[in-house]
Amino acid sequence: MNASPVRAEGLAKHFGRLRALDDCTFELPEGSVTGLVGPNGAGKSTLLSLIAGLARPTRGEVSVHGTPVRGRMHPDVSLLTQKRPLYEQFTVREIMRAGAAMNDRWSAARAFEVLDLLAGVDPDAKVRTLSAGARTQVAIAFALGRLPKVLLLDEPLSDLDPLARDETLRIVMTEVAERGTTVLLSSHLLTDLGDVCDHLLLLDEGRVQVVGDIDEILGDHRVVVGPAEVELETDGVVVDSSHTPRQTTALVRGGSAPSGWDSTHPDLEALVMGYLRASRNRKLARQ
Ligand SMILES: Nc1ncnc2c1ncn2[C@@H]1O[C@H](COP(=O)(O)OP(=O)(O)OP(=O)(O)O)[C@@H](O)[C@H]1O
Repeated sequence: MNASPVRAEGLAKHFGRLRALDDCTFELPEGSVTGLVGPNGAGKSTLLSLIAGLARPTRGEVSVHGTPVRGRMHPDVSLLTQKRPLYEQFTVREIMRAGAAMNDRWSAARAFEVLDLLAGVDPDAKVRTLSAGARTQVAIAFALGRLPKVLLLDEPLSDLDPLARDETLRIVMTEVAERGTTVLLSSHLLTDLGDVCDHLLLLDEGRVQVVGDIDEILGDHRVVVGPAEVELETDGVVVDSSHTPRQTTALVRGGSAPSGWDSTHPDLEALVMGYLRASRNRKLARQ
């Protein structure tokens, strides 16, 4: 059996007393597109940088196709960081030429093929003249020029207008369909995630809350609605609940549908929002 493209076991990263990541264990299946979600500060960027080898774990291990990463950039991994570090004085074409010098495995043809698909990026423009969205697209072309087997994208959609977002997601989907690349993509844009992701990894306060196939996760949760005066009795775990004078609405994980309550499976947005609300309420309760 092939080793999993990304496997984390007991992975932790602490900054002094702050546990940015703690005891994270999961695997990403080959050719999957996983949405990495969680509130601000949940540890998403920290996790991506550990997988890419830009930082060393405090404890535990992450491996890529069976090779432990341990703070060294893995040749099969491309990471698009939130900062999009590109040389300001270079033209786009020069950036792509630099890719050949910086990477053992590099395909200028692939990088330019991606650029061609992204309308509005002039290869002879200097990076400093580009909009934030165009820089993101150049950085994605650069990341794909490395012919990665694992593509890590940290908020790739945040600077993009809806059209550019659509173009970029299409490129990611084509990459997965044609090359079987495994993608881990962090974003706060839940609708876009729902369009492209088949797996979900939800972090909160550095810990994995939910991980797995999205359809299975949604099937394992229910949104139940009942009258405010009746107490919810369930054999599942109540993730989040909210009340109006008339009714109670709750997100429940596992268990059977409570009798006398309306019960439906959530969509991805409702599921993630439920976990985000629960996280915020836990933090407020601690203050
Ligand atoms: N180099 C560092 N030194 C100290 N603390 C850090 C460092 N990098 C991250 N942190 C802290 O670790 C926690 C997790 O940060 P991280 O950037 O991974 O979260 P995130 O989920 O990506 O957040 P966002 O959605 O806002 O981008 C935060 O509390 C952050 O302040």
